[in-house]
Amino acid sequence: MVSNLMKFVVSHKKIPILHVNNMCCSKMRASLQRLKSHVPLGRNYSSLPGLIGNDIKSLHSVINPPIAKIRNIGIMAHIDAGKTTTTERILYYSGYTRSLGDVDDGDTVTDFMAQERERGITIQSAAVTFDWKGYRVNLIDTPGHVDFTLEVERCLRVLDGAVAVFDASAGVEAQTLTVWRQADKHRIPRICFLNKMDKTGASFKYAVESIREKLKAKPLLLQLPLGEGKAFKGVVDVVNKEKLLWNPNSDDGKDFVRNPLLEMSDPELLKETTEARNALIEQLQTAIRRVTLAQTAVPVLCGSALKNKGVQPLLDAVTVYLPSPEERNYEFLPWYKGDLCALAFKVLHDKQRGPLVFMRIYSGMIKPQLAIYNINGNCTERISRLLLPFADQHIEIPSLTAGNIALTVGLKHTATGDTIASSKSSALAAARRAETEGGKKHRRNNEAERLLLAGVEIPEPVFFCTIEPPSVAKQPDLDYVLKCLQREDPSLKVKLDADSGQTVLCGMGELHIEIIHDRIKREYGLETYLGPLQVAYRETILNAVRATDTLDRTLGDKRHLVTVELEVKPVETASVMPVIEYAGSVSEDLPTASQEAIENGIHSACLQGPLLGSPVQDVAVAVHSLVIHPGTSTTMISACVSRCIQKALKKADKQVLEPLMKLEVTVTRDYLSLVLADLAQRRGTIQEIQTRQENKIITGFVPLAEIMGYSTVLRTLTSGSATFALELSNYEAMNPQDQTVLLGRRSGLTQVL
Ligand SMILES: Nc1nc2c(ncn2[C@@H]2O[C@H](COP(=O)(O)OP(=O)(O)OP(=O)(O)O)[C@@H](O)[C@H]2O)c(=O)[nH]1
Repeated sequence: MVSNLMKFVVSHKKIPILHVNNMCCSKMRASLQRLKSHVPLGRNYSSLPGLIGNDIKSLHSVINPPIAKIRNIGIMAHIDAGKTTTTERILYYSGYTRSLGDVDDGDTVTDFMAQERERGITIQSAAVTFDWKGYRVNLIDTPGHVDFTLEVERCLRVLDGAVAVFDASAGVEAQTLTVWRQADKHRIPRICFLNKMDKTGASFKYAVESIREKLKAKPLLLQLPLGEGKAFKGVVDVVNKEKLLWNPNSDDGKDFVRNPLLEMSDPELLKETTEARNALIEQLQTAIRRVTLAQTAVPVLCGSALKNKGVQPLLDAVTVYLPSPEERNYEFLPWYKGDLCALAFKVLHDKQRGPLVFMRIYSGMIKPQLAIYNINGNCTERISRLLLPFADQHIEIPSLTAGNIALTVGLKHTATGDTIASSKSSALAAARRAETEGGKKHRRNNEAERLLLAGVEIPEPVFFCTIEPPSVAKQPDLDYVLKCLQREDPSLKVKLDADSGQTVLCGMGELHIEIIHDRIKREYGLETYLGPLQVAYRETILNAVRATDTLDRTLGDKRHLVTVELEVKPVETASVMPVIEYAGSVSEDLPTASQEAIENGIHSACLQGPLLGSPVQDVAVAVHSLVIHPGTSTTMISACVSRCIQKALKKADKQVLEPLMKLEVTVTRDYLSLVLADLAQRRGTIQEIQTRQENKIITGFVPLAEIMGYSTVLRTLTSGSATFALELSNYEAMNPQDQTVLLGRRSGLTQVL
């Protein structure tokens, strides 16, 4: 008994969960205040359910609840909509924490990484597990900043449902649209929570309309607010015709009453509620849950996380309307026939325990000491310990079954996005089933590929800069740190500049690179120096050009001789992957190894264009003839093809393409003209200016090169009253004058992207 109990030790050691960030003004101000006043960061935690006494059986049921009682949900939203505040309330009401954390005081459970506490923003998502009325809820807090969009998308992949949090005074904002589209892509059923109902300017009607218009979703109003702005008191439950009033004298909002609406006391409200209820029932015909799961409509609730109102009904709605893992239709599940299938969706580096891998288990079971097969890495490794991620506490557990989110210790090679099976033979058996059951639909290049679950497109980085260690002797340390960080964050790319020998960091935005730099110092104790931040350009060609090349080299007693004739031509693909065509005479009898060698040569040549050494986009390559002397190695074939393409690209008329960003600025009327004038100077084009209550919303496009450091500029221009969101739109041809200036500036500088 004693030894069994030892297995269920509660770990009180903090494991750093990486977090978020966004330099929004309110949080920056709050964090500065915090730094000045040195607010202590201590938290209280209640003991975990099932761990009291010797009741191992009840602990078992806590660890592996029936799958129908599991809800894997995410919270998604625009920056600052209140995700973290809502999560804090959720943890408090579910009895997990004993005090209410506050983002403005920097003591939330989920945002506990030092950077987050100082900046007041969430960098990467943390999984939080808790129980609510007999349901096991695994909740992923996702970041709102666009630099971490990949993080959001990866988390969506492992969710069964999501809560979209809105600022009720702003409705649908730029980043909400992005994450909503991502959730559409992964077919995630959603509930909307109109937060900040207490805020001046909050408008339930406006926010609902914006959901209808901008998200093209059908809102199902399950609640109506009781007052708005300062007058917000509670909510009306439209389905049950009840008023939910939070006790104004309770400082934590735990105390509230449900009162039926009566004709005598609330005639108007009853009338309004009855109308809304009738509309709801009419509109639906079928059950709310069914339409939510089918994603034909979204239930809408409202509240104020900060003022502790509306969070408990939101949790009820999560358990009632969002699906359990078994209600999600994962086409790959039958292929595994109950064997282990899991997705590693996040890797964290813990100094003491090494890499910690978060996994969503789709089928089968995970145990400590289990050997698992990583399909992406084609390697087998062993899990040493298994933990349940209760925010910054982790309990050690003996097993975890399908539908759950696990935290594993001991996996050294598994990276974010990897698919896990129990063994290579199990993965191969699943791949065979996929082929027979899925037919042509799933036929891809190789068996393993068919099973990869991640399917998250990693966007190309738009920024890069050099990074240097404090001394040459520290270069291996830097290489190691960057390798660890890349396992956690696949959107971070690291390259070596062949000419200067310098290490180059490539990231999704200024903030992304800044955070990486900061983490290298804080988490790994390595001081590094960053070179100036540069924009990642691309190149293309404007006309078709033919070229021929011969490579004739004797190595030892072996002659390698290959002659190729090819043509590069412009096509519109918006991609850096060249379209490859073969003349009939070439493709006939072309051995697979030679074809691979040709394609490797084409891809590597297109990575470095002749103008700036940046990737070449929108090109097709037609291989017209190819003569290979017997015995010529594939490396020589690749080298010859690559050289021939570079020759052709040099001869063509060339064009630099620059990243164009979609920009949304929210500004008060007083500052509108100042912001517009500044954008005009930045080669910006304005698409439209909308009015949202007191504010003007400017949307438009601006080249990335012109918008670096914009947060500081905008803050100065508008005395900190404006906010903005940026997102990569596309790559656009630079005009000839700007291109000449850029090429002049860059001559002498090497670009590695
Ligand atoms: N008035 C009001 N303010 C709120 C409410 N919820 C959150 N806030 C405030 O809004 C700001 C942002 O809240 P967070 O919870 O950090 O928002 P977030 O969505 O997690 O932010 P990111 O992680 O940076 O994307 C903080 O200053 C909160 O105090 C609310 O219901 N009413």
